[in-house]
Formats: sequence, C-alpha cells, structure tokens
Amino acid sequence: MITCSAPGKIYLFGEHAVVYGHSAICCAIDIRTRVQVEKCDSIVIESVLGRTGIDHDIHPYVSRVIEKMQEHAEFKGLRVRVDSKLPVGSGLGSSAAVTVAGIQALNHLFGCGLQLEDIARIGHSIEKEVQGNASPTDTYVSTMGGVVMIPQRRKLQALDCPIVIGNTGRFSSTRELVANVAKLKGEFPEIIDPILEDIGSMSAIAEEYVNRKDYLTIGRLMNVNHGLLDAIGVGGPELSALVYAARNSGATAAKITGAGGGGCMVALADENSAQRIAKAIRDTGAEALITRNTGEGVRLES
Ligand SMILES: Nc1ncnc2c1ncn2[C@@H]1O[C@H](COP(=O)(O)OP(=O)(O)OP(=O)(O)O)[C@@H](O)[C@H]1O
Ligand SMILES: C[C@@](O)(CCO)CC(=O)[O-]
Ligand SMILES: [Mg+2]
Repeated sequence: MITCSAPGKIYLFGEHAVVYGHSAICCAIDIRTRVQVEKCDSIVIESVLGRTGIDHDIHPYVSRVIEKMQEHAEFKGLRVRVDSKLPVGSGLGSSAAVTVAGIQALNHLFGCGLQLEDIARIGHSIEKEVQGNASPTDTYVSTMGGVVMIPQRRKLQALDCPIVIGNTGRFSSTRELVANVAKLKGEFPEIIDPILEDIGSMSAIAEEYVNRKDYLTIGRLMNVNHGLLDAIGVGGPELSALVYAARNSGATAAKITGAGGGGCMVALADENSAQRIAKAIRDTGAEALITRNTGEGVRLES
C-alpha cells in the first residue's frame, strides 16, 4: 500500500490570463490531498464524492489518472482512497492535488520511474482533458511546491507571510468559469484581451517584488489583479464581501484565487493581523483558514 500527498495552491497573480499564455505567479500552500493506492481485483475509487469504479462523471480526475497510468504499468485491479483537507471546487487546486498525488502514488506502487517533470506533464494533460482548456500552473505547483512563475516554470523566493483564505462555501466549477471567460473574450476581444495582457504584465512586474519579499508592493498589485478578475466576470458579491472584510481588517492584499465565481479569496497578512483578518471573514458567515506557503510538492507519505 502506498500513500502520496500533494499540496493545494493560491494564485498571487494571473489566474485565467495564464490559460492564454500570459504569466502567472502561483504559491503552494500547506493544505494537502492524500491518495492511498493498493493492488486488488477490481477498480474501486473512494472519496468524499462517493465509491465508484472508473466513473468520468463522479470521479473524472481519478478515473483519468488510472487510465493514463495504464500506459506506464500493467494492472487490472486497484483500490484508490482520497482523503483531502482541500475544499472541492473552491479555487485551491483540489483537482490538481488529487491528480498529482494519484499519479505519484501509482508511480511508486508500480515502479514506473516517472520523474517530477513527467508527473507535472501528465497532470496537465489530465487537467486539459477534464477542464476543456487548462494552464500547466496548478499541476506544476502541486508537483514542485514553492512559488512558481508560469509559463516560465521558474521557482521564485518563498512567501514568508501568513496566508488567510476565505471560503464562500459555494462550489464553482473551473471548467465552467474558464468557458465563461472564453465566451466573453470571443464576444469582446478588444476589451477582454488587453485586460488579460495587463494581468500577465502585472505578474512579470511582480516577480521582482516577490523575490525581494516586498509584501506591501505585492499586495497593492494583487488588489489591482482582483479588480481585473472582477472585470472579466469571475467575481461576485460573496467574494467581494470577503475581500473587503479582509482589507478593512488590515490585509496587505485581498483577491479572488483560482477560478472564482464562488470558492475562495486569499489575503496576505502579517504575523499580527492574520487572526484578526480570519475573524473578520468568519464574522460575515464564511469559513476562514490560516495557512502558509510550502516548499514541499508531491511526496511519499508511507
Ligand atoms: N477529494 C477529492 N476526491 C475526489 N475528487 C476530487 C477531490 N477534490 C477534487 N476532486 C475533483 O476535482 C473537481 C474540482 O475541480 P475544479 O478544478 O473544478 O476546482 P478546484 O480545483 O477545487 O479549483 P481551482 O481549479 O479553481 O483551483 C471535483 O469536481 C472532483 O472531480
Ligand atoms: C482559472 C485557472 O487559471 C486557474 C484555476 O485554478 C485555470 C487554469 O489555469 O487552468
Ligand atoms: Mg482545479
């Protein structure tokens, strides 16, 4: 029996724009998904979503992981158990974490000899298939950990400050949000294309501030990024309420993270303000978590 885990993520900059090749800066967080695998007679997948065999409706990611890994190993039966601390469909990269941890667990179970770069690449191909269109960001950062710049696949300096996450509690499908942005972009390219380019330029400019650990400047730019995400239609009243609650209680930055629509927002805090920001988020009725950047990507647990 093998267990592997992989981290979730928050975006400092660049979600959605990165789908069109613009730059993004993404940060692995210390909230993980564990995938346990063992050989057995038939294929069984167990998670918070239910108990199935190969099932592309209920378990699209895990089912594709199993199918893809059949190209690297010969097996008929398998039991896969998923145990995740990441909220599902909430902008924290739950799909990438379950995919990456699943690939690495099977890699170990069958001795396939895949390297981290292979895992990130296979993970990205699975995200593309399920999501319709997907950047390599979530699967890359979940595999490698740390803070990464995409598409360059460059590691930046670690983020040392507390990260506060507010969860609206509303499921949102990344596939749908990505399709909504594509539709708006198709209808009004003269308006939407420059916004996506601006988001990419912001990531490129912010790289230097991330490496200098200048959290005040990073924060000012993240706030601008929030406004641009709202402009392309992936915001909403619940997310905005949490963003302003966080800013009003001392957050250096507060923005949507991930696909948006519902799901989570992220705030950067300092050691003194993190609890206060989390309380302000909880006072609106939403859930709040305090976490940190992790340097550890996918790993073997047992
Ligand atoms: N614990 C889990 N067990 C099984 N499948 C999961 C689990 N967590 C996530 N998934 C799969 O990932 C899907 C959600 O992925 P989706 O990309 O829509 O959201 P996300 O990854 O949480 O957010 P984002 O992509 O914005 O970071 C679920 O519908 C499910 O198919
Ligand atoms: C919305 C998006 O940019 C981030 C989802 O976490 C989609 C992607 O990059 O594949
Ligand atoms: Mg996802």
